[in-house]
Amino acid sequence: MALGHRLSVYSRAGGPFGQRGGGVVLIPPIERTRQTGSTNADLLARLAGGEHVGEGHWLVADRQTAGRGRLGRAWGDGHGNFMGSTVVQLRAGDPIAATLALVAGVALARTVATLAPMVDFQLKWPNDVLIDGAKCSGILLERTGDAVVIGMGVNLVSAPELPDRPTACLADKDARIDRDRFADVLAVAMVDALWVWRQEGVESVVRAWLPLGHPVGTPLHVSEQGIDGFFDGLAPDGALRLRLGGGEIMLIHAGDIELRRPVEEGN
Ligand SMILES: O=C(O)CCCC[C@@H]1SC[C@@H]2NC(=O)N[C@@H]21
Repeated sequence: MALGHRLSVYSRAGGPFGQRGGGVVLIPPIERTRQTGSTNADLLARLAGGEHVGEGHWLVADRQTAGRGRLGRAWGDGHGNFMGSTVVQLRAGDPIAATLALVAGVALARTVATLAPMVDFQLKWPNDVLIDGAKCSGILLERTGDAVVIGMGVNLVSAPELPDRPTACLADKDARIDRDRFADVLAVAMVDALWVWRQEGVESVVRAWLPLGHPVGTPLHVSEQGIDGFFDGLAPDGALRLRLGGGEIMLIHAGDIELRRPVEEGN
C-alpha cells in the first residue's frame, strides 16, 4: 500500500479551470493494490463498514476480477490500464450529487488532454472519452449515505471488448502513458474540478465540459426512450439538450446516449 501526500508542481492550462493560474498542489493519497474484485466495491464496503475514507483518497488496482460498469454491465480487466476509484464526501450546500458525473468527466478529459495532447478525443455526455467514436473510458458513480464513490476505467494500453459498442485505447494513437503518472495527474485534476463544482457551481463545470464534448448539432440517439435528435448543448444544471425533429428541446437528465453518424448528402 503506497499512501501519502507528495508535493508536485502542477500547471493548470487554459479554460475556466486555468484562470486561477499555476501553483504547488498536493497530490491526494493514492493507494495501490495488485488485484481486487472492484475498486468501487472495495471503497463502498469500507464506507458501509463505518471506516472513514477521506475525500480525495484513491484506490488504484493493477487488476480487477469483477470490475463493474454502468447499468449492471461488467468492466473488462486490461493490464496496464487505469482502474481506480475515489470518494467525494457530500457537504451541506453542495450541488446535486448527480452532477458529479460531469465533474468526473471534465477531470478525466483534462487528464487525457494533458498526457496525450496528440490524441483527438471527445467527451460523450455525460463522461465517456471517445476516440474515433469508440469508447476509451468509463465512469461509474455509486452513492452510499453522504459519500459518492467515483470509479474510472481508462483504456491506456488495451481495449477490452464490450458486447454492444466499439472500444479504443490511447496506445493505439501512439500515446504511451504510465499508469501511475496518469493516476497522479487525474487525482489533481479531480481536486481542481471538485473545487470549481463547490465554489463556482455546476454552471462553471458545464462551461468547462462544452469544449471537450461532441459539437452542437451532433446526431444523438437516447437509448432508454428510443429517441433521435441533435445535441443542442447543456442546460445550466448539466442536463443534455436534445433538439427534436420539430425543433423542440427535450431535456435528458440521465441515461445512455449513442452518437449517430451524420447523414451524408446523397444518401
Ligand atoms: O460502464 C462504464 O462506462 C463505467 C465503467 C467504470 C469502470 C471502473 S474501473 C474502476 C472502478 N471499479 C469498478 O468496478 N468500476 C469502475
